[in-house]
Amino acid sequence: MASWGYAPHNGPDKWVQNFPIADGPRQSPIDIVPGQARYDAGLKPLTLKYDPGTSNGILNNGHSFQVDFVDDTDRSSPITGTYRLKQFHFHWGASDDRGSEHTVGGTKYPCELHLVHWNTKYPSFGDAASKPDGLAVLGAANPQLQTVLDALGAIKTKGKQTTFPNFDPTILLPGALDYWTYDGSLTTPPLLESVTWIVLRDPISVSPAQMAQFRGLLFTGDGEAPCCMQDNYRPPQPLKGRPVRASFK
Ligand SMILES: COc1ccc([C@H]2OC(=S)NC2=O)c(OC)c1
Ligand SMILES: [Zn+2]
Repeated sequence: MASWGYAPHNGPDKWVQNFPIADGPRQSPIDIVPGQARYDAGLKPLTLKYDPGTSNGILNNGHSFQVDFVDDTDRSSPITGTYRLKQFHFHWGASDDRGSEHTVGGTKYPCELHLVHWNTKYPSFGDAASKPDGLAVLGAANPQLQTVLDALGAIKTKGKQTTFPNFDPTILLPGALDYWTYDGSLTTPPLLESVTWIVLRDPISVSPAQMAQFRGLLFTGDGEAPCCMQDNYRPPQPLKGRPVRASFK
């Protein structure tokens, strides 16, 4: 396929043709079954330290929109090792009954936030993305959104970007940072199996009006036949015997 996407001809079921790792041993997302997660007292509580001064721009990348951060200084460390925030983005559905990538006990949420970090034991994000412990993505269902959504009008089509300064992504997160964690992958091509997943237990509510604002974006660029940006999520993948640990009882 020319380029991957989320349509019937180039969507998640077709990715394995160009990216055989799609059928690999540690693919994401997964369905998290709370009763099968094992409490691990050794798991550290999340300590998130983000510097709003490092937020930079907001971009429609043709698959989602992302807020990029200047990642040349060391200002955030969510889990073991030192991980730097690189960007955050979202996945969502065409209707409120779907859109999250991870599911909890089979429950789908309307959207999922991904806060993408890379392990600074490697020289760059690109290098870390190919290492088994290179990335850490923090997933949360239904975060606080309005300031982000207000910026979407300026990046409606693929390739558009604008400045997005002074943003602290912790306002997107629930009060309690209890989480599940497991070894997984990127959820879009190249599907690299380099992600330590941190999935927060507590969702935060998002309004239908806010979900409609997500769906106002386009996958397509200026001058192309418009295609609404929605259903940009990969469904759960086989666990293949992986343990899922819980930071809480
Ligand atoms: C080149 O950088 C990438 C590429 C793909 C992803 C996908 O993997 C997950 S997770 N969400 C995605 O959209 C990414 O996110 C960290 C970063
Ligand atoms: Zn993502």
